[in-house]
Amino acid sequence: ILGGYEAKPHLKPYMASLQLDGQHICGGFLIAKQWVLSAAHCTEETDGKMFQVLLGAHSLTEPEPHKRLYRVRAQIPHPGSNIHNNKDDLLLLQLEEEAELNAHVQVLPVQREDRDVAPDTVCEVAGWGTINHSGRRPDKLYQLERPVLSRDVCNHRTRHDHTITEKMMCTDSRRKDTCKGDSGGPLVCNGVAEGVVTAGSRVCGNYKKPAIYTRIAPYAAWIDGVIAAGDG
Ligand SMILES: NCc1cccc(Nc2n[nH]c3ncnc(Nc4cccc(O)c4)c23)c1
Repeated sequence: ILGGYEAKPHLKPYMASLQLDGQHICGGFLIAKQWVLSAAHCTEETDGKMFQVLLGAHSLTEPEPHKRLYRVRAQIPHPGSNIHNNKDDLLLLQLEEEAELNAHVQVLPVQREDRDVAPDTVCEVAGWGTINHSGRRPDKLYQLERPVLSRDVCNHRTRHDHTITEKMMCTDSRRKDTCKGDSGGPLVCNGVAEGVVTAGSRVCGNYKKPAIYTRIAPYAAWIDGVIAAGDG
């Protein structure tokens, strides 16, 4: 998160850190007791290794009550996701067991009504992604409030040049923006997850490249189908 600030500890109890060998790779969030939603692109540099999911954390390294690392039983990228574009950039992770819910571990409701969030709505995004252009990685969770940018502005040829589909949304990226390691985290508007951070052009903090999110509502049926099948 560039230009943001340290979150108040454990006020975002749905936040997940997707880790490999103890290192934070991507964000994610708890959408059901045994399921975390993140971004499919997060599996690009994992060469087949399974993530572990850290729940209940504020600091990535310090001991904290209710902080727990979960093994993952299954990682299910959306079938339409691919390395060439940002389409369908969603990843469902089934935990080895149901997460123990408590003050620091809670499920975040997701938007199921497929209607655009009004431009200028102020939403919030959080993550353990880099906090400066040199790639400094924070130990604590950071957050940022950002206004939603209309798809028309985001699709302008000097911005994302008509690559933003109706299944994506944007927020202003002037100085304050998502960055490396924030992918997979939720964009929360009025207490509901409306989007999932996608890296897009990977540029951070440049107003010409607004932050891009995969909208969740268009994928509600896919998410429900995977969870129903996975819960057997
Ligand atoms: N703002 C959109 C966004 C959301 C999520 C991730 C991203 N960026 C990145 N995702 N993956 C990356 N691998 C290497 N470098 C990256 N960006 C980077 C790193 C240092 C300085 C800088 O100005 C930009 C990214 C960008």
